[in-house]
Parts: sequence; C-alpha cells; structure tokens
Amino acid sequence: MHDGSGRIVVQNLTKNFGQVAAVQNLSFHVEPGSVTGFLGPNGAGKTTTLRMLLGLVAPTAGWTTINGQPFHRLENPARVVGAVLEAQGFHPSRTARDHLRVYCAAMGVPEQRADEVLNLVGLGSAGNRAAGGFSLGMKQRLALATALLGDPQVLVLDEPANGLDPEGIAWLRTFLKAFAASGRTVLISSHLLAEVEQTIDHVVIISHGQTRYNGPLDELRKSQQSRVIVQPADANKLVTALQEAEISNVTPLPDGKVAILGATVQQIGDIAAKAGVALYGVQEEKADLEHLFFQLTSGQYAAPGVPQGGYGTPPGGYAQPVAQSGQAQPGQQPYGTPPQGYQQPGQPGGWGQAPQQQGGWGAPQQQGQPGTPPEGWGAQQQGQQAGTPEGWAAQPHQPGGPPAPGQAGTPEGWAAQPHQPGGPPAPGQPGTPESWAAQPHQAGGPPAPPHGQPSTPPEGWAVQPQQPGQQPGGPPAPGQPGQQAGGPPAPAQPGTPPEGWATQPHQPGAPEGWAPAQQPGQQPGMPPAPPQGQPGNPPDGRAAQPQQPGTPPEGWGQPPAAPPAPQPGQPPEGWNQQQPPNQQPQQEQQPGQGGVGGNA
Ligand SMILES: Nc1ncnc2c1ncn2[C@@H]1O[C@H](COP(=O)(O)OP(=O)(O)OP(=O)(O)O)[C@@H](O)[C@H]1O
Repeated sequence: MHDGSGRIVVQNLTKNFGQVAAVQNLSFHVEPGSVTGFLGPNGAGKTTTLRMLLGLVAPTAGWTTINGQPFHRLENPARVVGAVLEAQGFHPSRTARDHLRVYCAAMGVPEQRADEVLNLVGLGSAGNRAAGGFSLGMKQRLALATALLGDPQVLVLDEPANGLDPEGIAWLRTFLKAFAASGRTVLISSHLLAEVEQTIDHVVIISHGQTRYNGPLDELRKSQQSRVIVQPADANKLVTALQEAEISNVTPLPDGKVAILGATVQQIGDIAAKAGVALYGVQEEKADLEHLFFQLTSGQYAAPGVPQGGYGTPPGGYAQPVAQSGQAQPGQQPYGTPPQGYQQPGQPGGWGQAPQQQGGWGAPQQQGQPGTPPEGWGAQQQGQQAGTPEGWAAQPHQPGGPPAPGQAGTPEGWAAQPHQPGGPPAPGQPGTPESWAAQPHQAGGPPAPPHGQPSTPPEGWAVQPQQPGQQPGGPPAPGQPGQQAGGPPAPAQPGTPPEGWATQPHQPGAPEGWAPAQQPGQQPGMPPAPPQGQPGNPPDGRAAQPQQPGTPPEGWGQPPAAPPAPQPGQPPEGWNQQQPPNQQPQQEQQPGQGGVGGNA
C-alpha cells in the first residue's frame, strides 16, 4: 500500500563504503508535478543515493520512500517507479522490440505497449534492429522506453542526457516537462547543471555526499546578484563616491575598471554623474548558474581554474520543495515530438501523446484500504514476482513463463516456469539480466526488512543475530558486486553458486549450474511451507491461524494493518518500534529471498 502521492523522500540518508563516505546525512523531498535535478560533481554520491532509493543498495543510515513506502514495500513498483540507472546490458542480438516484449510479458502488459513506448521515445523505426548495434543515445532511449512500459507515476533517471545529441536532449527536455506537467514526478541526476538547467524546476545540489542546496531553481537564480562592471575616467573618485552612497561592495580591477555588486546600472550612472566621473563603458554581468554550481560544489575533484566566489552567496538554508497544486491529470499533456531520425513512419498517433491508460494494466493504481491485507496476502499466494527489471511492475508472473516475443519456444533466457522470486536473473545473461533493477521485496511475501540503521535496527525490527556478510545493524547478507536486487548474488567463482544458493540441476532461466535453495513446498517470496501433514504448524515466528478465503494462507498470521502514511521527517510505514506481527524475522529469510540485493 502506498499513499499515491508520487512524492520521493530522502531522509538522513548515509552510505559508507568502508572508509568512503559516499552519502552523508542527505535529506530532500521531490514533489510531483515538477522536474527535479539531482546535481553534483563526479563522485558526489548521486548514483549511490538513487540506488538506495531503488532498493539496490542498503543505506548505512537513514531511509528513503516513494509514495510513502520504501521501494521494497511498493506493491506494484513498475506502476509506481520507472528507473534508468545505466543504459547498458541489453542483449546484443535481441531487437529493441523483442527486448521490450520480454518485459511486457513479465509485467503482464499487452505486447503493443512495446511499440507504444518505442514510438514514444522516437525509436519506432528502429524496433527491428538489434540493440547491440545501437548508439549510446539510442540505448538511452531504449532504457527510457523500458522504464515507461509500466506507465509509472515516478521517473528516476541517472544522467539521462548522456549520449544524446542536441536534438535528443531537446526532445528529452520536452518529454520530461510534459511528463511532470501531467502530475507525475521526475528526478534526474546530472553532473552538468547546464545540461539540465532548462529542464528542471527544482534542484538538489550535493557535494561530498552532502546537500548544498535544495529548492526551486528560480530562487537559486534570484539569490545571485548581477555584477556591474564600469570603466570610469577616474576609478578612485568613483569608488569614493560609491562608498559615500553606501554602496560598499566595490572592487577596482587591474585594468582600471570597477566591479560593483548591489547596485543597478542606473544607480551607478547617477552617482558617477553627480561625482563628475565620466563612464566610458558599463556592462551588467548576469548571475551565472554554472558559476554558482561550481561555487557550491567546488573542492570535490575540482579542476584548477574553476571559478571561485565573486557572485555572492547562495541562499541560506535548504528551501523545501514547493508542493504543486492544480496539476494536470496524466494524459493531458502531449509529450512533444521525438526527433525525426527515429520516427516510425506512418504512425502519427501513439506518440506526441501522453501515455494512455489502457485496460488491464493502465487502470488507476489500486490503493489498498487501511485495515485490509495488502495485495498478495489473499488465500492464493500465486503470482509472486520474478526479479524485477528497472521500471517493472510487480505483476503476477505469467503461468508458464513469459510468452515468446515473436519466437517459437520461450524467449531467450526465460524460464518456462514461474520465476523464482529473488531468484537468478532470467534473460540469459550471466550475472545480471539487461536493465534489471531492484525488486527486493516480493509482492505478497513477507515484508522485507527495511534498510538498516547504524547501531540501531530500523524501527520496528528487532535486533537479530548478524548474518554472515551482513552489515552490522543492516539488512540480511549483502550480495556480491554485480548482483541485481531481487536477484541472487553474483557467483564469486565461475561455476560456483553464490553463498546461499545451492548447486542444483540447471533450471530454465537460471544461470547455469545454480539455483535458489528454495525449500520444498515454499511459495515464492514466502517463508518455507509448513511440513506436510502438519497443518497449522507455521514457520517460526508466525501465528497459526485458520485460513479463510481472502486471508493469508494457513500458517500465516494476518499482515499488519497499515498505519497512516508517514509524514516528512517520520519513518516510513512499518518501521515501528515493535516488530510487526507476522513479519519474518531477518534470520528466517531464505537465501535470495526478499532482502536488498545490492552490495551493502
Ligand atoms: N560499490 C562501491 N564501493 C566502494 N565505493 C563506492 C561504491 N559505489 C560508489 N562508491 C564511491 O562513493 C562515492 C560516490 O559515488 P557515486 O557513484 O554515488 O557518485 P556520483 O555522484 O554518481 O558520481 P558520477 O557523477 O561520477 O557518476 C565515490 O567516491 C565512489 O567511488
């Protein structure tokens, strides 16, 4: 259940990689209806922050929510968040259309959605081309198309303009503005303010993992005073006259000119005239946001010669983003026209339009009712979600696996059986399947433990004995580098299953040689089933309750009733002081199940 707000909250977020403090006590909000730029120089901590937001990396401290929920607790993530962290990993020989069809199948959206999003991002005419031959900019578009498949409410894009040509950047700008104008939320990162300046309304600037500015871009602009440079006949006389007029921020320059802050051209002209000083030239220098960006972020890998100071200080404090009101409804705003280069001939409709709601998958997002079990806690514990690609919805998996995208048999790399939740990546890629993003928590499964807090566990989670490889106070054993959240850890050795993954006969869709060590009878995403013949013998820590239609299966207690949506500054739902009833204690999690997949 989530509050449907489209709001992103990052609160006191901290991430240390050993001695490297990648993110330090970062807090900001991103509101729907606007495009927020997440800016900082290389190594500032942007990607790490986004990875924590998407449940790919466990924070050392603090928390993040989308729609009032940690990512791993979103019931239908791909309908809520579309994310692109890197536009890589496409199967090189798979066509763009087939790439998207694979995701359509797993998400349970109609196949024609693949063509819709191809057209939307201007790749309509390239749908039959193998993604391996795509340029970087085309890969960016394909990654964006993948993120849009679920018609998400929130878009999170890491350096989306990377590789785009000027026309592509202009198109992306129009697209994102229209997307936000339809009442949705857009968060884009960049290390170049100039690249996104015309796209964003709000800006969060970080450096060294810390917030330097958070607020409307206009306020940042206004905070910068213009500087007036004059060339007087007598610089000393003018400086004296200006100081007598209480304009004290006056700097004589080596070339005889005078730089003045805090006065208009007209004021300076009047004072000069009164003092009898001729002016041979007057030049007003408008505040340069790029310059300010350097000021705010200088010091972190700053190159020599980076301009320093001179334009006044940025506004004090960190302004809170302003909530938008009177926003347009989704679908109201056209997204503009993609560049001609990738336009699908003969397809005037379908793009230039906001994503349309479509029956079956485009219906308004279901809002759970307080006091009712969250989706997936019904009598049927079917439809557990496979590991989730970036921007994927936690849609029930198709029985028998995803349909073949235009090929006989199963799509390459896909198992012809329900995917194991949190199981090995499917699409035939060693390590990570293309564009897969985190889906740590399985819909309908026991809530995954929230990210750890330093020294104290997240509220609502009892202190559990530390697991091997687990961060102190953190979530269950972290994965290996290259692991996708929701997926298995990357094997340490080729051919060796990662810890917690038993070597088993190869299963279709699973990386060769290893398979999740799932217990017999265990439901995907659920704790081990009670032993046969022992009805009512629930897993440890779960209350035995008679099964009712529409209630959790036998042996499962009622899920906790949803408390009110968290307020800013408050921890998200489920982070209560007490361990919620029926939530699986951390040490009971099965390997590869639930849990945050990123390397903590
Ligand atoms: N898995 C990791 N292990 C160790 N250090 C890491 C890891 N991931 C990130 N870091 C470090 O954390 C810091 C922040 O990195 P991050 O990638 O978040 O920065 P960024 O702002 O996205 O940079 P860029 O603009 O270059 O992409 C860097 O010092 C980086 O080296």
